[in-house]
Amino acid sequence: MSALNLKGVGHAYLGRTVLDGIDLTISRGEIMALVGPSGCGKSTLAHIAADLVEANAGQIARGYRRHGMIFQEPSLLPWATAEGNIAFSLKLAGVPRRQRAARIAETAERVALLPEDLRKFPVELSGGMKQRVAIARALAVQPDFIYFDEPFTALDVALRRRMQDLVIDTCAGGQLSGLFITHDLQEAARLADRIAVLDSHGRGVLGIRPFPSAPAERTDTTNFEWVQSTLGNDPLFRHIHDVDERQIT
Ligand SMILES: Nc1ncnc2c1ncn2[C@@H]1O[C@H](COP(=O)(O)OP(=O)(O)OP(=O)(O)O)[C@@H](O)[C@H]1O
Repeated sequence: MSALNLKGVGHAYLGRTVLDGIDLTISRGEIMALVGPSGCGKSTLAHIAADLVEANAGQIARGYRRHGMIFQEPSLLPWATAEGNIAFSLKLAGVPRRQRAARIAETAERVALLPEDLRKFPVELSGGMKQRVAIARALAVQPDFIYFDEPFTALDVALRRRMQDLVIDTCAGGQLSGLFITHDLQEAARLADRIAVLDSHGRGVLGIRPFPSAPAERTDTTNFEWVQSTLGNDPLFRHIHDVDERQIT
């Protein structure tokens, strides 16, 4: 069974159709990038797939055990410390109290959060630190699938790259699958195994392209060349830049 299988998924907000006839399959161990013009329904699709929003049509089959979510906004609980935020997600996931401290320490180390960072409240943390906490919170529950919704868009270039490296390392073992929404083809080329393009009006997946090798094996040069050649030669990707979001909403 695949990690995620969407068939004929459709959705409308207040009677306005935003998604229609979406078919998408993500294999186990695969990261699928999802791109498309602004407002075409990418976040809605991720929310439906993650069971946060109920689709109006279609079938969703989830072959994963447990998912995590990382959004552009870290959305931390303001009244809890970084540690408390991670602990809260562990509690929700049913992880016994006696195991939580070890899980927090282990995931904090993976995202390079120091013990003193863990004692701080969100208001005391920089944007990058908050996002690390959000990533740690998602990883701590040991998901086998992660929904990424433009998680690094607000970060500066250096931090963004470090966070991307973290995703590449985390996914390299093949134990994790995910859907990675991004506006940035270069980011997709760094992280994903395949890339899907959503129609500007959410009327189907226009096409899917595989990347030539596993993310950890690709270099900046090969990624850059892929983006240049794709933008120049592949009509599928021209679509993203040709659409003005005002035509959609
Ligand atoms: N809760 C909601 N109620 C009503 N309309 C909504 C709601 N959420 C999203 N929409 C509308 O649905 C459409 C798709 O929105 P969505 O956020 O899924 O697109 P997106 O492709 O993720 O956009 P972006 O790339 O700009 O983040 C947009 O027209 C948006 O205005």
